[in-house]
Amino acid sequence: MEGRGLRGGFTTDAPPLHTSKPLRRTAFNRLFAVVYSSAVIALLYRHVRNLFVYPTTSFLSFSITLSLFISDIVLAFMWATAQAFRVSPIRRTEFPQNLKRIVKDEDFPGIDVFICTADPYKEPPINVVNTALSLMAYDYPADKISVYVSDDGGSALTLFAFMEAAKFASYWLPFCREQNIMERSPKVYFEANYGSYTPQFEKIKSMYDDMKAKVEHVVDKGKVIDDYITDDRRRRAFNQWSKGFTQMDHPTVIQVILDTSKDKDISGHSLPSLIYVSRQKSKTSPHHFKAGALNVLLRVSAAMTNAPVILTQDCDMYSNDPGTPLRVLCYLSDPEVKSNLAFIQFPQRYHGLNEDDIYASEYKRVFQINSLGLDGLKGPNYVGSGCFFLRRALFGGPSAPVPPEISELNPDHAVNEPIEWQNILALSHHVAGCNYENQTQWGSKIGFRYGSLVEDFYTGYRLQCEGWKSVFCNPERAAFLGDVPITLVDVLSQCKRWCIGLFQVTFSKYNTLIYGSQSMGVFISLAYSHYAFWPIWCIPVSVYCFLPQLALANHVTIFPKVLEPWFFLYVFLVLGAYGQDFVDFVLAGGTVRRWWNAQRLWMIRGLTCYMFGSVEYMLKSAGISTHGFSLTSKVVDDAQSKRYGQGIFEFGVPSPLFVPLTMAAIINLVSFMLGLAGFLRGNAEEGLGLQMILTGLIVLNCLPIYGAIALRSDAGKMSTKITVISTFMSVALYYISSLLF
Ligand SMILES: O=c1ccn([C@@H]2O[C@H](COP(=O)(O)OP(=O)(O)O[C@H]3O[C@H](CO)[C@@H](O)[C@H](O)[C@H]3O)[C@@H](O)[C@H]2O)c(=O)[nH]1
Ligand SMILES: [Mn+2]
Repeated sequence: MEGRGLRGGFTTDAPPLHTSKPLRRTAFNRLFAVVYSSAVIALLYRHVRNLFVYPTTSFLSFSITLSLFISDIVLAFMWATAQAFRVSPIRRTEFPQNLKRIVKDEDFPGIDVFICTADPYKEPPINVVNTALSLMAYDYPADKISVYVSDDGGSALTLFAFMEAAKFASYWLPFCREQNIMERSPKVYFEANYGSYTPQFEKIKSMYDDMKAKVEHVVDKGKVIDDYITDDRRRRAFNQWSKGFTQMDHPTVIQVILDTSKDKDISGHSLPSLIYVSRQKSKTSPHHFKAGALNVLLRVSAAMTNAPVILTQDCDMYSNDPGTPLRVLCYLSDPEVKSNLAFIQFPQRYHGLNEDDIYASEYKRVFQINSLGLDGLKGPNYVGSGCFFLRRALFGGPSAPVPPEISELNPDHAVNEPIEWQNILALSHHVAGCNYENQTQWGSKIGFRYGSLVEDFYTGYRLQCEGWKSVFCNPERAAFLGDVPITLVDVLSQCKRWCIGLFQVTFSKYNTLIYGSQSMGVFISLAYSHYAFWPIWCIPVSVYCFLPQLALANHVTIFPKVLEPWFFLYVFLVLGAYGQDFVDFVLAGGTVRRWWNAQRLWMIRGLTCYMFGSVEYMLKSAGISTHGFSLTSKVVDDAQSKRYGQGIFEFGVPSPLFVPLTMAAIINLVSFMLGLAGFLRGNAEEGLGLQMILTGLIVLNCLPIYGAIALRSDAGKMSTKITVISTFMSVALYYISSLLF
């Protein structure tokens, strides 16, 4: 497609830097949306008629119809908001090979890379340094890259790991350049090239192994042992961990580990700057989790380098392609795109997924499919990692700048002194202090926004409300790869945190439907609302997992009879929604089994994290509990990892999250058996047909749960406690339903 902003570069005859074209299926999707919405309206009409026009005989049937009505309204709402992703999806392509003809190397902008870590025991320092090394080794002028590490764990172990990594970097970066390798995370490179026997390979590998051994040794010991404190500089650095220094209460530690103006690698090239920052913490000041950490980095980096471009990165998301910054430049070099561009988002993609991605950790719909849809509106939402920001965008709207309280933090302030200059270090410490933000606009109008556990979603949303746009960059080869949680409880706890965070946005004055539509337009606000209301999926999922089954067990018909006209409406609605989802998934490169697992996880989330997240949010609003950011563990237990590799569900811990899920599994199985027995005896009504089909499908989805309850003996099976509680509660539910029906 030719048109506005589609040709990058400054003159029309310059080669293109990027193009975009609409997805081919858009016309069909729009047409389908019209047809499908008629069907949705017909269904809702049926419910309304049953509720109000034909006054029903009993309170019970009224309640059943009302539950179904509410569930279907929620489903209809989620369906309608999801159409925003389908109105005008686009796919972009970049041509970094044309870049050098348009932009000279010396005009490349500086990039400040932010890496967040928060706990050396949940996020092993050796992995964090691997991430950092992969980014330091970008194919980009090293003197334009500065890597800032935020350590919310306040751990000397992490600082030690980075000191060792800096030494290793001076060998690793030239090695990457000479060998022109793609995997610039040493860990990944050595795993991928296991058994290569060139002398150079052996040498660099043994250096890596030495570093790794030292770092892991220190982590095992829990402190940096004296043998490793080899010089005064190190001694001074580690002396900052004085008595009384704890993770939640300690002064700022800022350590310049590499300074590009001085430090060279073994081949004489500059090394990127590397700065360790552990912001001040105090039990009496809120620290705002990751958003707070990012804002400190935003200020410290402003004091030290103030690069116009910022890359935010989770500690487990390493670079998988050294050419990524050049792709970004394809957009940044296009003045038309750049004028109101806030960020360029790459999808979160993962390594180490098992073959069928049993926990649907890929979130293909969220990270890949929907982002194409958003890209055709105002651009994708920010997903926390793999995102290149223009620093300016974090300081007010495109035409309404909000200047920071001190001019040194201004996005256009030029830093002319070396990083380690006394004044600069003093300023950096000052702006990393835990009281610095008091009475300022940080977190409300400036920087990453506070108030939600999904600071990424919230910040991106607020920026788009201010009038900024974003670009979705989705190259064939993943730009970044991250870790996934490998136990079900971790998967669901992460999702629960997201749900709480999303509701914090929904029930704020920045509600995506009201505030969003006023500031951004209808479609994009619907798209944001689809996410903001994500947890309400727990309503229809729970209703459809319990109500029809209890009714079935009591021989009560709640759906249309098989082959009557309304029956076909149900069939169309279900097949239409699942079918379209399936097509999207497979066209985005997914396999049939992964799709099956994704729809299963949707059901599981509906019964667990969506529900618990909503309840926890309400308890918090009522002042009964508080929310924390429970880190996703990146440490792997060998037995768990083996089971994950084999595609076996991991329950293990007796988490309350598993109770409704296990209950649903039990109730569906029992009701299905009862229903089947009725059919076999020949005394079942044909009105129960749809309920049987639904129950049967849920039983299929629950197969791994039956295995975990009854057939397994490994440590990942369902704990007996959960099985007993769930069985007891299921029996109680049957008993109550038999009284009501
Ligand atoms: O107080 C905190 C808490 C977390 N983090 C860092 O935040 C990142 C994300 O934490 P993680 O436990 O990995 O959460 P996930 O749910 O896996 O992360 C997703 O969801 C988060 C929002 O909930 C986003 O911030 C992330 O970018 C996104 O990948 C990690 O690098 C942490 O070190 C901090 O720096 N400080
Ligand atoms: Mn993570």
